[in-house]
Amino acid sequence: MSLLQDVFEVMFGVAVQAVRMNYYPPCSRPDLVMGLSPHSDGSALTILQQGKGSSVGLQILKDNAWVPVQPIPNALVINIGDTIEVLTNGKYKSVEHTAVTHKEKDRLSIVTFYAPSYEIEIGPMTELADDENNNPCKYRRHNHGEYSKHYVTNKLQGKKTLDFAKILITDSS
Ligand SMILES: O=C(O)CCC(=O)C(=O)O
Ligand SMILES: [Fe+2]
Repeated sequence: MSLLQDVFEVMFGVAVQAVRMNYYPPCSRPDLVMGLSPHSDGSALTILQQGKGSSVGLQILKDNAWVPVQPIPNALVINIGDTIEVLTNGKYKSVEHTAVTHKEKDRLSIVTFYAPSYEIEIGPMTELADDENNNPCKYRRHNHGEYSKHYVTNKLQGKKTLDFAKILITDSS
């Protein structure tokens, strides 16, 4: 698939938008109780709003370390999801994140997932997957609806669900 403009028209001309609200009550043993298991989102973009006065709960994985995302009043957090990782052949990576609980404070997050419609066939854009420039295609073309089904029927486990679309690259040398 080529031409950035066309790709975005095809991918998101008709899109699916879903909203999830997460409520994390105070928890006396945050060291033992996970808020939400580590995962990347199966969407293209995720827009996350944290309730006023919420505790710090969202953490993202950066350089193998969990980094807390401080809630900023009236600010939205925008995360890249698996669709963008596949489209860009891994140039933009979906962010692995988790939510932790807090001893005294509760927390509310309102999350909007923006994704292609389920009929869409998705794979890396040709400009970004090109064997000649030593940039092999890392993801197979697949149906987004099938990926979504795979995503919701498997447990959240880091970025494991993306293995569904990954092409195993073996070193033939
Ligand atoms: O509550 C949060 O900050 C994270 C929520 C989240 O990652 C999700 O709903 O996918
Ligand atoms: Fe998430």
